[in-house]
Amino acid sequence: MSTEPVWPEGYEKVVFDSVDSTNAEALRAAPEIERPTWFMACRQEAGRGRRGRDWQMPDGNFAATLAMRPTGTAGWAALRSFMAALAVFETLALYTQRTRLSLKWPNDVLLDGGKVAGILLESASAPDGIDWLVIGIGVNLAAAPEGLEDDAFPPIALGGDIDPEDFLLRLAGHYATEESILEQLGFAPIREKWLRNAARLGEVITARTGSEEVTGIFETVDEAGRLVLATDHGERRIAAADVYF
Ligand SMILES: O=C(O)CCCC[C@@H]1SC[C@@H]2NC(=O)N[C@@H]21
Repeated sequence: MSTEPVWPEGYEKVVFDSVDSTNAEALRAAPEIERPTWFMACRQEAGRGRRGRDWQMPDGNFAATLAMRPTGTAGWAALRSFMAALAVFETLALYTQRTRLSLKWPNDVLLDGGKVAGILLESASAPDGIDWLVIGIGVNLAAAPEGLEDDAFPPIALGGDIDPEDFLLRLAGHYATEESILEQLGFAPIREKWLRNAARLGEVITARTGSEEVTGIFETVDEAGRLVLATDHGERRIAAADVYF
């Protein structure tokens, strides 16, 4: 790698040997933080995933959570899941070929079609928006966890003996760039970049919400981050679901 990355201005970081979950740690610390802060851990004893699932973290993998106090509505804050996915995508692209990587709505990063990274946003609401937001990111740098129930996108590891702190340095830089883009230009360029790297755009996919399964052509992601599917019964815009190919 030619240029040495520098830690982004305005961000803090704290690195732990071991925690229950970096999201849990970030949630505990969030009320006290004065600047956006990354909480990284070399081990997690109780990592958590989306929809109440566990997140397994074999040794050498990456786990970190960014805690921040964003302004704006809850919907606007949630767009950061796309920014986090893009930052992970760009960071992984420093270590492997971009063509091996793709993005799965809303915020998974795939490597050769397997899940290499997962992102979990949690927040606390305030009367006029949200009080704080934490963005938890897990990346299978060294090893893919075994024995998961959901094997539609089998976990896959990047490999290559990458230092998680080095990964954080690069990831934090890419994430800070996405924040500047959101602040200066809004969500449109982020959405476009996300769509350029999306898996299965224009193809038939299935979205499983808590209550139904919707199959249709993956048309786009709208300005609110919703998945837009063209189904036999018309267009559907879906705010939250798990997607299957
Ligand atoms: O289910 C998913 O895809 C989301 C997984 C998110 C895992 C990361 S690891 C760092 C942070 N701490 C947690 O407990 N979870 C997130």
